[in-house]
Amino acid sequence: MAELKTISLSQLLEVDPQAMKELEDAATLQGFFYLDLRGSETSRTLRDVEECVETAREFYAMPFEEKLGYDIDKLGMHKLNGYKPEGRNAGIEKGKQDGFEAYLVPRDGMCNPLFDGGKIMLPGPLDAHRSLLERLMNDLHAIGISVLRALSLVLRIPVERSLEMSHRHHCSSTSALGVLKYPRLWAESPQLGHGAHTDVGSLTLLFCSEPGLQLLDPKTDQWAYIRPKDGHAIVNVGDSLRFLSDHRLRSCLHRVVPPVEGRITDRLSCAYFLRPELDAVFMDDTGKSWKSVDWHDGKYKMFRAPTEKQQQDSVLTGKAGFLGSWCPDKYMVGTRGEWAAMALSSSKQSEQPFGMAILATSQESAVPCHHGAPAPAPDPAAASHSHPQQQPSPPHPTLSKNAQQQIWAWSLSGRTSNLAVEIATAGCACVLARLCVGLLRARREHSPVEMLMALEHGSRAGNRWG
Ligand SMILES: O=C(O)CCC(=O)C(=O)O
Ligand SMILES: [Fe+2]
Repeated sequence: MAELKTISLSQLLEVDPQAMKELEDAATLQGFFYLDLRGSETSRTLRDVEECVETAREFYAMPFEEKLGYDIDKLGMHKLNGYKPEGRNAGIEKGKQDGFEAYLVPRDGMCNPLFDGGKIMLPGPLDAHRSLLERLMNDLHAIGISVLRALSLVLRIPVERSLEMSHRHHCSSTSALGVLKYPRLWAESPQLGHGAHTDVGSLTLLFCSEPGLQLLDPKTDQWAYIRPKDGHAIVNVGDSLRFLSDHRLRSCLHRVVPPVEGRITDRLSCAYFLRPELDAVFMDDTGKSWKSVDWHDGKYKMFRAPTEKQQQDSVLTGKAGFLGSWCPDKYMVGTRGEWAAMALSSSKQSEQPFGMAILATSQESAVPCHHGAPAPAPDPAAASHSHPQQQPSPPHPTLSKNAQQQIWAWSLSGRTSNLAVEIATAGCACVLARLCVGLLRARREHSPVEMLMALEHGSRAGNRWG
């Protein structure tokens, strides 16, 4: 399980030295962190995220042909507006395409006027909630800009080159709000997950209540699940911010894969992709100069490319020849207990039963999770001028002794069965090795020289060959 730092937005807004240091560490070493939004200023945003996800559910329930009427690859030049069906991109396993649907709503045309002053078209369910989407995008944009401001400060970037200067409020950008749906997140599904990638933009603020998201943790060089956390955004640095910060910030590899045990149906995630102005210029890892919009378009082209082409390039994952494909068995050992704990807390958060036997037996013994909705709030855009009141931290879900023992036993049984397989494999390898040595000996004994010697010396050599 990934260990990510938790940083409080209200402490960042107060330029709290400890929070600033934690932000610097998280963004430079891991590129991922939790952003605690449980202050009064951001309670509206958290509620809006939930409403946005419900709205997306209505959209996804529409007939496929109707959804395809908003095909993202046909509606605009930059793949920023519209519907992406399952299977357009390469998936997490060789030979499988991706397993998620997505609807993307661009910031330009919603919060910023388009060049012709018009607004973008939206499908019925989303159009009915246009003002919600507009407000949510404005709020998440403002939160993202606050994080950029804190990063500029902590990295001591001069004001004229500050990170915010490449994300000016009224300038066109590829920023967008996305709602993703993973209908069948399990190993046997013919289309599966979200392939390994680094994000193209500056910051991604992700909200989800189901597990499945993994990062390739730079601390351990292992894939690790990121536990969803109530009231928190999972934030990650994208390529553009890495480049704009002279490569000091890390854009970390991540992907969405099935759970260790069981199946997840209809996993929904909501992401705000904060991206630089179209004309912002930066240098990639090879020293090549890019306009932000061209880097964006190039990356999306690579998402759609066949696996062989993806593999030759470094655009998708930052590492040429590396696709970060999913290898389920490798990550089973040692993660079972952790997974059970995560699934337990996530099923408590969403109040949905999780399809695992262990949970059925331990559910009644777990302490219920806090669902605190803080008081209604003023506009978060003005948050930087106010001094938020610190809410007492809600209690985290804790496991009873009984549940802990079950999880320990679950983990132990996984390790034991694996040990048995390892011993059996070692035994087979020994037998094989002995067989080979035996064959070699026999071959040596039957070598032509020895045969000649045996013939020459007849009975003196013994009657080895009769
Ligand atoms: O759905 C998720 O949890 C992650 C999505 C993601 O990584 C992306 O859209 O860039
Ligand atoms: Fe991503």
